[in-house]
Amino acid sequence: MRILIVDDEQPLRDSLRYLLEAYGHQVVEALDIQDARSVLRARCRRIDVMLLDLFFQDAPDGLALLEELTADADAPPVIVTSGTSAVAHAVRALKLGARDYLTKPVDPDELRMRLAYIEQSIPSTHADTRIHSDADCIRFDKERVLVCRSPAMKALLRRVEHIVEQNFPVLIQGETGVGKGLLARLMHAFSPRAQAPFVAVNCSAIPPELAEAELFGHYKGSFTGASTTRIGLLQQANGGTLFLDEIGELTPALQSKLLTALEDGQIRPIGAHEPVDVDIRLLCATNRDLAQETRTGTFRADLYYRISTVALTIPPLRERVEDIRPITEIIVNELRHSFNREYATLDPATLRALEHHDWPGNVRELRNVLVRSMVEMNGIDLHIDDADLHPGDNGAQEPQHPTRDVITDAIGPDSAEILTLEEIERRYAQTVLNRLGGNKLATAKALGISRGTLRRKLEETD
Ligand SMILES: Nc1ncnc2c1ncn2[C@@H]1O[C@H](COP(=O)(O)OP(=O)(O)OP(=O)(O)O)[C@@H](O)[C@H]1O
Repeated sequence: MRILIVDDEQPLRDSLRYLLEAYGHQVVEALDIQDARSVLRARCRRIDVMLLDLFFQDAPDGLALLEELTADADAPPVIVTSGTSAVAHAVRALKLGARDYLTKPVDPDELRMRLAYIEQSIPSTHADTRIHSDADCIRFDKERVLVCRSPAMKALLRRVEHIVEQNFPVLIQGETGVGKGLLARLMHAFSPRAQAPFVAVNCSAIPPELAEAELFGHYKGSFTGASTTRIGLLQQANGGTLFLDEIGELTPALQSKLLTALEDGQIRPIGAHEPVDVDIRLLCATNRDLAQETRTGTFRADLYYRISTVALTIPPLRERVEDIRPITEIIVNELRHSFNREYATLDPATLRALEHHDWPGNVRELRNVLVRSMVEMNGIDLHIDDADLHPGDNGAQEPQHPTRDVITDAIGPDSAEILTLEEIERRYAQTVLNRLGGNKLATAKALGISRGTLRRKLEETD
């Protein structure tokens, strides 16, 4: 990227230039705000990112420039660098449109990570069809980001890079919440099928008695209750990618029907007289040991060999500690916006605690912990410690469980009153709403319901 450094202190510019060039970027320097304005006006010298120092000795402060830039749709993203870690300044800079805020002296790893994040979000003039496995994170489908800072994830992504173009099935293995679904979406996004549908099916979520009709479709009247014709999920994925999550949950009958479909490139919807051609790339995921299950007879060996032409295993989060910090930053950044808490900051002790936890639920658990602490936070610091990460370890610590804490607030610690479910829901929603400063959108998100449902719940016994 071409990066503009705006700083009036030469030693600082020199050290940043040294770092950025070592990371392969081109550097342009500006000594003050005026200088920066003229570099930005010279559009032929495209600037991808600006590193802006907020305070200059002999010039108006950098906030003025930041304000001007927010009005300009073509302005580059700005990372503010400042000698002060005062939260008020960071908040002001972010409100004025800065993409990020770094305290000086700038931590090289931090800078590299933030730049990699921005780099992935820059719309490229040519469609980026390659996975850059050397980057620390990969942005795709506009809003999705896969962090791959650890050597283990980089090695995995290098393998992925070589197989996304191919058409053979891939089996993605790994513990729950480790990112199998995200990797499947990434593989589709970088495949030649990217413009065609990506159909994700969670095999454990479909009741077995409906699974055949869901997957393969049915014709009107083909069985009692089939009042319309339904196009099955395999056919919906035609031309694109079918992602079968938790494939180990398929019944033996469906395993057999799927195998036939893969071998023939055709499916037979229920009630159909003729088979229908389907062209799909199959990606499957499992957190079970399917190889072992073929030996015990629970999973068909022939189907297993068919779907595991290539098998990828995503390592658990505890084995790639380098990813924890960037994933946390990305999630917190997203939550800041959705919870309308732009000021929320992570304290260093929290980051250390997160890096030391063993994350049995992997990234999903990390996300849940961060959402809970965002809902519960008092003040500006998102503080998470061992007690929050192991809420059940010690009976005495249990009340610190955030959800339980909200329930206690909502219905009182020793309530002997019998409440209706509606009333409990109303009080719970009201308490979360109070804790989120009356922000209905953030409350609805925290509760996993729509704003309309929240409104109805709040009004139910009003
Ligand atoms: N490397 C990563 N970078 C950023 N976010 C990630 C990463 N891996 C997982 N996530 C996020 O973690 C959450 C869980 O990921 P995902 O659903 O893909 O896991 P999974 O392995 O498919 O889970 P399950 O086994 O329960 O189906 C999602 O919100 C996903 O975006």
